[in-house]
Amino acid sequence: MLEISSLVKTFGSRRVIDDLSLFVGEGELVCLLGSSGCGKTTTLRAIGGYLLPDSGSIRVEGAEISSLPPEKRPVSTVFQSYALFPHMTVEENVAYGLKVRREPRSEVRRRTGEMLERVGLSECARARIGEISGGQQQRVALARSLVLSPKVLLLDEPLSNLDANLRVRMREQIKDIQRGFGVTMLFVTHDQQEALTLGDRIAIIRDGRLCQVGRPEDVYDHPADRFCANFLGRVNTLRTDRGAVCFRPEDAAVRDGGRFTGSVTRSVFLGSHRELHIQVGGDEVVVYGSGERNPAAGDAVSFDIEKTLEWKK
Ligand SMILES: Nc1ncnc2c1ncn2[C@@H]1O[C@H](COP(=O)(O)OP(=O)(O)OP(=O)(O)O)[C@@H](O)[C@H]1O
Repeated sequence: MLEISSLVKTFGSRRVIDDLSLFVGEGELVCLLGSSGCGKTTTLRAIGGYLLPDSGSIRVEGAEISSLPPEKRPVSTVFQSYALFPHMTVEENVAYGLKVRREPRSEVRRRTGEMLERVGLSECARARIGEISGGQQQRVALARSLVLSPKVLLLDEPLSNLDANLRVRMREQIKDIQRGFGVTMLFVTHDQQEALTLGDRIAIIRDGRLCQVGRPEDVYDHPADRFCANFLGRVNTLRTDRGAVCFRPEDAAVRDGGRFTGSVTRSVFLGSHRELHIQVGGDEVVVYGSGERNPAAGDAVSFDIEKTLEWKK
């Protein structure tokens, strides 16, 4: 559906997008994940038509769109700020794009009403943007883009203005909406949990280059390199008599008589589990303890590593 090939963008002497190629299949949700300043927004702006890349191609359903202005591209963008019109009602915001396209008035009314219904906003159709919650505003922003039936929907950190609980709920709603509409989505985020839970696939970007693309489970369990391994979650490195081993905290089990023994330096209760920092020789590792065991700082504990983490590079 969306195919980006060898995209390059430089600002001054800096290559902000460096030979980036990415494919998003029809109805697929791909999360573009990377830390601040790595080129995520620049990539989205190039696809949306708000910025001209130096070279490379952007195709939707096989057709090159690079030379089209934003409004002629079969893509729509949901911005971080939502960019809603505060003086308009929810309904007017959703209808806006259809009116700009000069759709017949009856058609605008029908499609707007249908869209508000589908995203659960009918009841606040007449409310002004300032009168609805952050989560509702988020849905208005989505509805406003979806009503235009784009082939590809681009989302730039759309949940970053919401509090932690709402973010989690909105993730589920976005996933439901995406499945319900079967829309192809490229979702930009710097949040690992968001990418892991939302994406059919994740594309990890670093300094304008993709370092790994794959299903969340595959990328998490089989990272391409140390950077990807660390970026998706905590990695412990423990030197043993057979060389260093790397593992994630959840892949070790605290048990009596375990192969490794160390002294707890920190024991942090996190509700669902306890995070134990354990000094083993010259290395400090973090493992998750179960609810029944409550070791405190200074206690000796044993554990086994049940799964190790390896990468090729
Ligand atoms: N118009 C511009 N002119 C010059 N430099 C720019 C411009 N737009 C972006 N940059 C630079 O390009 C780099 C990548 O920016 P970009 O906004 O794509 O990063 P990002 O990954 O989206 O980061 P964030 O998560 O912080 O939004 C940054 O160093 C930024 O300062």
